[in-house]
Amino acid sequence: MVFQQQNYTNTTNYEGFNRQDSKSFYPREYNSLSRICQGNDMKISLSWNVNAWAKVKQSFTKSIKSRLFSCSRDEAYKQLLTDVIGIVSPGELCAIMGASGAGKTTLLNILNFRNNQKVETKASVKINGIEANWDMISKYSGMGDKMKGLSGGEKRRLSYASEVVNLPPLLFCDEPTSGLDSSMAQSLIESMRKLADNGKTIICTIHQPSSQIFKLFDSLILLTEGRLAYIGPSIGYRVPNFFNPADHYIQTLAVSPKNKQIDSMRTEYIVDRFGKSENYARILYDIYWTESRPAFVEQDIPKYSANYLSQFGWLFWRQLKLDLKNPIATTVTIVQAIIVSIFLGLIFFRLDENEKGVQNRAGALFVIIMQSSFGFLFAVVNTFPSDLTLVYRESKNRLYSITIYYLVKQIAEMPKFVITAAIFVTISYWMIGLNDNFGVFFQVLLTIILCSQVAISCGLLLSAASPNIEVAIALVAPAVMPLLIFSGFFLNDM
Ligand SMILES: Nc1ncnc2c1ncn2[C@@H]1O[C@H](COP(=O)(O)OP(=O)(O)OP(=O)(O)O)[C@@H](O)[C@H]1O
Repeated sequence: MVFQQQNYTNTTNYEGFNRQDSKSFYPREYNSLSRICQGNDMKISLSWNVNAWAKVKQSFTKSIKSRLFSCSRDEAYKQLLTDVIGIVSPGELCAIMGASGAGKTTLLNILNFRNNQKVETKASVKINGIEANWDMISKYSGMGDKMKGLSGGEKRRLSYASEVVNLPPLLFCDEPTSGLDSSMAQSLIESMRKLADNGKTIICTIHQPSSQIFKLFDSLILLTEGRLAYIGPSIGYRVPNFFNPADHYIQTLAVSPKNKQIDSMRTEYIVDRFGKSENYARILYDIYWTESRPAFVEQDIPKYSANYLSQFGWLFWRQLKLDLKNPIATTVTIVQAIIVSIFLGLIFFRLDENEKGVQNRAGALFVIIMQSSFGFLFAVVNTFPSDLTLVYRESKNRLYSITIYYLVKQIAEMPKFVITAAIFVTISYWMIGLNDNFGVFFQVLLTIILCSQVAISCGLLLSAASPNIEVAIALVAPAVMPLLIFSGFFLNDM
């Protein structure tokens, strides 16, 4: 037998067995329930029992057959997870491991209610013995993502930092170390270790951790072909000399297409044997113990970790920094306004005060309005789609409210657009020679600035209603066209 279970017979008193080398794994009676919900320092025990299926594409004839003769569920569904039970306590750092395709990500997604809708589940996930739902999980947890895009290390660490900045009592991480070099991976898991030592409950999937990283974990869940091969302390099994334990477990549980039959027999044997083991019985007992004494789950944690004023302050600061880092966008807007206004001024230069001049004034005013409204509308229409992922993640992590984010966007961009509109109007107004009275000039200036603000709001509305930049830009024309058609139109009796 590849996995030799260590003998725990000296410590199998279920009322208070102990594991000397772990401060957090046993006994749950002391480390879990007694520490739950003390003040704001929320402690979470997560327990579960999960089955999951995915629809598999059938061949045409099979599909017709199953429709006609209502075949059993097994023929149309592949079982991804089978009776996977588990429990993770406060202060525990738990690794989910297994060969590729073993079901790690599927399990993690079901536990944090981010399940792919194509996967059907029959699952019970409980927080401190109370049936959990999406609201509860998102309130108490941080959910680390696989980061894509920029070069690995810093991006991934930033992602991790943004998830843990609020110190959620429950943290899910999907492959937090992949793409990191060994020293970065080590420091990331060490920081998780520290969080766990402060009472947080952390579950993560991990691929091929080094021996040093592996020993930072308290507990281990091993999956093979969607079934539970082991759950328990991370040092529960003997490993051959000079072997990395993680590599050994994964190799032992892997089912290769070449030796599918033999590998499957071996893994089934391991799973069956684990199902009859003392360790499995302990886990069942732990789950039973925790779930039969549901603990009060503190529901009234504040909606946001900072007050509205500081949310506003920090978001404003970030927006300013972003604008300063990217001065080209502002420069282009201002230079464009100068060029268009000079061009307009040259065409309509110093209009005469006669009949033609009146008609040309109407034309010039139309172009001024067009440029200072639709120009700005186009400038802001990509605002939200480009920020969507970041804003969604940050607001979900209770960093700030969407309303404050929107206000900041409006207010931080306002000076830029006010200055641009003012430059445009000043140059074109005096070149065209509309009216030499300064009072009239300021009235026109104020009107145009207000007009540009309305256009910006319309642009932001289109932007917020669009799932991506392409849709946002495509929506501008149908939204603007009716306004253009009605401009300068008077009803007969007016
Ligand atoms: N929506 C789905 N439809 C069909 N099969 C699916 C679906 N989602 C997952 N699977 C299958 O379920 C199994 C487990 O997938 P999962 O992504 O959980 O594995 P994993 O252990 O995380 O693998 P890896 O380490 O390669 O990321 C795989 O065989 C996968 O093909």
